[in-house]
Amino acid sequence: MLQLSNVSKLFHPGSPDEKIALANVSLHLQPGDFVTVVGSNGAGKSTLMNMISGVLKPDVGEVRIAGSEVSHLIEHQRSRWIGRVFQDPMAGTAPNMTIEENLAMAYSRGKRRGLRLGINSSRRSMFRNHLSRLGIGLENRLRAKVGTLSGGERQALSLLMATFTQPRILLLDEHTAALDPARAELVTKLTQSIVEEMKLTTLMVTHNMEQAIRLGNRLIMMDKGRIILDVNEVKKKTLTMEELIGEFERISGHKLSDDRVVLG
Ligand SMILES: Nc1ncnc2c1ncn2[C@@H]1O[C@H](COP(=O)(O)OP(=O)(O)OP(=O)(O)O)[C@@H](O)[C@H]1O
Repeated sequence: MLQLSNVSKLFHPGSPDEKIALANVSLHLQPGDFVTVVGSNGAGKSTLMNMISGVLKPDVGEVRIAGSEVSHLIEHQRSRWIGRVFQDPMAGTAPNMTIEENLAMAYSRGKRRGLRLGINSSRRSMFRNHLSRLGIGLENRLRAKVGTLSGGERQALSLLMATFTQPRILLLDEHTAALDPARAELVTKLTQSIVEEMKLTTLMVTHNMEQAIRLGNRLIMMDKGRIILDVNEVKKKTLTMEELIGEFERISGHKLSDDRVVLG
C-alpha cells in the first residue's frame, strides 16, 4: 500500500547548517498495517510523514501509494489518498466553522467540483451517525463552532475528518501528545477502533513508548534519518520498554535523547 524506496532528504546542502533528515530510507507497508514510529529528537520522524503526505519531495528515491508513483505530486494532489492528524488540536479543523461545515469540507476532499454537495438533511443525518460513533455527544452539536470544542473533542473530530473518506494512508503525527492523559486515552481508543474497523494502513509517530508497543502490528525506530529497528507483530507482543530502549542504545551507540519521551 505504501512503498518508500531509498528515500533521502538533506536540508541546506553544502552549508554549515546541512542536516541529513532522511538517509536512504526504505519502508514497505502492507494494506492494513498499523505501524508505530519512535526515535530520538531530530531522528527524521516528521520528515518521513511530510515525505509521504507530499509536504516534502525526496532528493533521491521514490514514494509509491497503492502502486502509483507519487513522488512528484504536491500535498493537495495526494490529499484524497491521505488522512493526517497533527499534534496541535487547532491544526486539523477550521475553528470559525461549525462541526457540520468542517465535516462537509472533509467529505468533499479530493472529489471533483461537480460531485461536491452542500449540507442537506440526509448529509446531516450521515454526519450525526458518524459523530455518534465517537461517543462524546458531538452528534448533538452539529452547529457548534469548532473553536468552542475542547482539545480532546477537536482531536476526535480531526480523526473522524481524516478518516471520513477511507484514505489509503492515515498519518498520525503525535496526535495525542498535547492532550491530558484521560483525553489522550479516549483519542487513542477511538484511533484503535477506527483503524481496525476501516482496516486503514496507518503510521503513527509517538513519544509514548508504552503506546508505541501496545498499538499496531509493527514498530519502527528511527535515529539520524535511518530506520534502525523494525519490530514485527510477533516480537512486539512480548517487547518491553526496557528492551526497546536497550535495543535503541545498542544499535545507535548512544542514549535515547528525547526530551518528550513518555515511558507510559
Ligand atoms: N525545514 C527544515 N529545515 C532545516 N532543517 C530541518 C527542517 N526540518 C527538519 N530539519 C532537520 O532535519 C532533521 C530531522 O528532523 P525531523 O523534524 O524530521 O525530526 P523528528 O524525528 O520529527 O524530531 P522531533 O521528535 O524532535 O520532532 C533534524 O536535524 C531537523 O533539525
